[in-house]
Amino acid sequence: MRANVQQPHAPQDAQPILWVRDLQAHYRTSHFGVRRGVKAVDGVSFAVRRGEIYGLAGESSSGKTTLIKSIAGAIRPPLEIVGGSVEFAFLPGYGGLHRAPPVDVARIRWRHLSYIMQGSMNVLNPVRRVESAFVDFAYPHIGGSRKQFEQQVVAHLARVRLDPSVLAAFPHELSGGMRQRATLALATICRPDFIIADEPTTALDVVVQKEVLGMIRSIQRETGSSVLFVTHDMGVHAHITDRLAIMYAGRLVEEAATAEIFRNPLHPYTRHLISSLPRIGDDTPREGLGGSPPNLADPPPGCRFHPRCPLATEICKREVPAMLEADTGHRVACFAVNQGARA
Ligand SMILES: Nc1ncnc2c1ncn2[C@@H]1O[C@H](COP(=O)(O)OP(=O)(O)OP(=O)(O)O)[C@@H](O)[C@H]1O
Repeated sequence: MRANVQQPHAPQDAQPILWVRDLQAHYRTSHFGVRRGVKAVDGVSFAVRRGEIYGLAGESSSGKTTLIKSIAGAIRPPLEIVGGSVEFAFLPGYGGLHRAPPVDVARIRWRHLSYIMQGSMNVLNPVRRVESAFVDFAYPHIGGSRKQFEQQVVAHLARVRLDPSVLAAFPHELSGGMRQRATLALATICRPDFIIADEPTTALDVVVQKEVLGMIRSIQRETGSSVLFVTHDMGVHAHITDRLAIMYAGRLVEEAATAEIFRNPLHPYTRHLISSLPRIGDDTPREGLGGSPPNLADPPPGCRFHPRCPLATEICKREVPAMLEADTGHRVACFAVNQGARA
């Protein structure tokens, strides 16, 4: 697929709504008396602005889900936050949802922060009708009479082209695309400030995927919500995100406006991701990246990409490259790129 990159929609100078600062989230396990730590997220910093769709890309096991769990406050053993902080503008002062009192978390969920996950079954209870999810999650925030609430739900379902009859259905009675549109309606009906979208279209076929992406885009423009959109699929990022961060082995390696990442990728790993995208009419064989992603229980020292990097030098084996601004709004963590870059 040729990447048809969207022009950024969000204002470039909008204020942040989420700050992630030097976040470290590790899995600590113990098997047969041997303690093991997996450094799944290791020193990640970024900010998401109001009204933008911020993309997070990275291959399997790069730490995307762990990062989302940490941001959403879904911290259960063996996952631990061992350093850094996560702060939403609508819930300041705690350094992470996992540290906030449950009453405050309940207050912001769905109203300020909502989710669209890959398996819509995560949100839609398989043994309850779709209507009950709206009543349980959205009604406490929207209030009013049940009649008014129902009218609002029906009007909102129409935005995602769903018939009111889906409310009486059980999730398994709907197609995957209908379930995902119902989840999208649920996630947006309270007009939340922030939506976490984790591989929301990965399980859908290409036609339905395009339709759901278009709906996410148009509802997001209407509500002005910010979206953290996570997927390994660079084609999807090109289609929907305003800015994009690339994750490799638990760390961010590059961040810029999505159009800039596709036009001018700087990190050798990002270059590989972009150059391996198929292009219509281009039969040139794609060169694979040698080696395999590191084991995060025992990652290589220095830059975690150095064993696979064509530009690696001695310093890359010893020191961790900082994310520096190589150009305005374009950050990259690479010694080869960053000579003379700004902190
Ligand atoms: N419960 C767990 N216990 C120990 N290690 C874990 C656990 N869950 C994930 N990991 C490890 O953490 C690292 C990051 O995994 P994570 O699921 O966050 O990556 P991901 O980028 O979301 O991958 P995918 O796209 O396949 O979901 C991997 O090395 C993984 O093996």
